[in-house]
Amino acid sequence: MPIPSESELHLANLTKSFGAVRAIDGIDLAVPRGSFVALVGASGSGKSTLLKTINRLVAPDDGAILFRGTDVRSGPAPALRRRIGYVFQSIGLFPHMSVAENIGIGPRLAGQPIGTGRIAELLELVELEGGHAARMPHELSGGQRQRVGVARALASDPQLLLMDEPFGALDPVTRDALGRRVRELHGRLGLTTLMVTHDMTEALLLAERVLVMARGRIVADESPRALLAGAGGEEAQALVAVPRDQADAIAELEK
Ligand SMILES: Nc1ncnc2c1ncn2[C@@H]1O[C@H](COP(=O)(O)OP(=O)(O)OP(=O)(O)O)[C@@H](O)[C@H]1O
Repeated sequence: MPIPSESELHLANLTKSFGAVRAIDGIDLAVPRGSFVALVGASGSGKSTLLKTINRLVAPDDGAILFRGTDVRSGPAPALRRRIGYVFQSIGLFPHMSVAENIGIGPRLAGQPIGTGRIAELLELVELEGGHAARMPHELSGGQRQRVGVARALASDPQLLLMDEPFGALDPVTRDALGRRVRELHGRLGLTTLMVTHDMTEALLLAERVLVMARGRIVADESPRALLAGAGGEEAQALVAVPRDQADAIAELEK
């Protein structure tokens, strides 16, 4: 596959097995700079593994990943990870560190600690009051912790943002607000974003491109509009049917 010059990220024949399980099965993917891509699909379809290969938390068995034209394996992993913000599925804040220390951990480990001014700026980006900087993670709500997770991912001024089910444990109102905020930051900071989500509604509303994964492969790659118009095949349409049927059921109640 020719490599489009404007690709932020390019995956070629990416393959990863865990024993007999083929978690990633020969994936080819080009992600243009600035795009917001959602990855959806059943549990175990390979979404998290795909994200983890990009920042080298998982080493593929075969294939290559180019980030801005350079193989991600070509330099030290910490340098790569400073250019890639990662929001983990389970938040993953360090419980014994304050919010400020959690946010600044990446730059500090890289020998370039950030100051209180930058921490305040990052808190403001994710709409948390400056007073939260001194708190410990257990003193925050789940939504606040997740905002800290996003602030931490942004602390090194990344070019690429990887989010693994970032809003999964949140109530629907908080989830919606934080999703919109991340979408706005994506545009404002000029990021390229890949977000794993189980929620097709969230994928359709936040992303401009939706990839459906099944059995380690991308079985559909469509815009939200095309998906809603019936494109993408059986597996994609089964996922789109869920929010559509719910919307229909609610419309019925309103009659
Ligand atoms: N470290 C590992 N060791 C062994 N098997 C693994 C490992 N990581 C993932 N797998 C397996 O690889 C497959 C893909 O897992 P992955 O976590 O990528 O799926 P997923 O689509 O992200 O699932 P979920 O939506 O439940 O998070 C699964 O069968 C999983 O059990």
